[in-house]
Amino acid sequence: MSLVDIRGLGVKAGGRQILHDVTFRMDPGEIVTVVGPNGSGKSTLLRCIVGAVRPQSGSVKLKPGLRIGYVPQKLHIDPTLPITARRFLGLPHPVADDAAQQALDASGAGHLGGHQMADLSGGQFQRVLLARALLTRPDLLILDEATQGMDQPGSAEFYRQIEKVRAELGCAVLMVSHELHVVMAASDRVVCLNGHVCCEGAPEHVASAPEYRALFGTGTQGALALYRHEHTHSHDHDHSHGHDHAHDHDHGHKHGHEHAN
Ligand SMILES: Nc1ncnc2c1ncn2[C@@H]1O[C@H](COP(=O)(O)OP(=O)(O)OP(=O)(O)O)[C@@H](O)[C@H]1O
Repeated sequence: MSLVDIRGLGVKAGGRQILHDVTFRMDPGEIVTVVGPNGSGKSTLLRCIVGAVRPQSGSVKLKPGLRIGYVPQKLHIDPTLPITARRFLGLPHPVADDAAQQALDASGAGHLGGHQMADLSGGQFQRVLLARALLTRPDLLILDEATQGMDQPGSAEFYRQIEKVRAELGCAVLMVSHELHVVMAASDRVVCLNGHVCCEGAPEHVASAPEYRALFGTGTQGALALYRHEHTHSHDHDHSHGHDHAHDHDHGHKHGHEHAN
């Protein structure tokens, strides 16, 4: 059974039709990225899934008992408030030490538990937010532009972590991003949204679709090459996670042969 089954979704807000006739499905374990220009309704679609927005038309069906983990775009924490990453994970609900450590480990933040939240870099901070979203052992992880403010290598590194999370925990992942060229290698499927679904499919298919090019142009090949190049070599210099290689077979077919020069 699908995790999410949305049909004919229509959302109006502020007298405007924000989404119309959106049909969207997510299956267990897949990584889906929603791309689209500013104001195209990406966040609204996610908010319909988490139940924060009520559609005017269509249906949103979630698998009964579906557990969702949510990583927001940004979370503001008062920089004068002293709080470690470990304590942050225990808010508002206390978490056992081993569960907290497991979530941090899975997020590539295993060493950050004792660090002050205010001292973390953008990428480290988002990893702690990711750890918090994993505490509920979600079937579906939702990320709303979780790499905003990171540079491209930082974003690419973050998305690689998301792939590891999927491989280790088996959850499906739904993300919104402006950076198709950075996320596409980490995605099984890309949905291009502009009030409605313009085009969708495998990342390469969407990147070359006329609808996508009309919205985003074609000037992203360099960044895509950068991502692939780094991805192919990432395991060579990352010795901190002994389990990396166990999952190479899951994704090797996607990346192993794609050396960019
Ligand atoms: N509650 C609301 N009331 C009025 N307008 C709204 C409301 N929620 C969203 N909108 C408008 O709907 C449009 C789509 O918003 P949404 O946040 O879903 O877009 P987005 O694709 O996520 O944009 P961005 O890339 O800028 O984050 C925007 O023009 C926004 O101003």
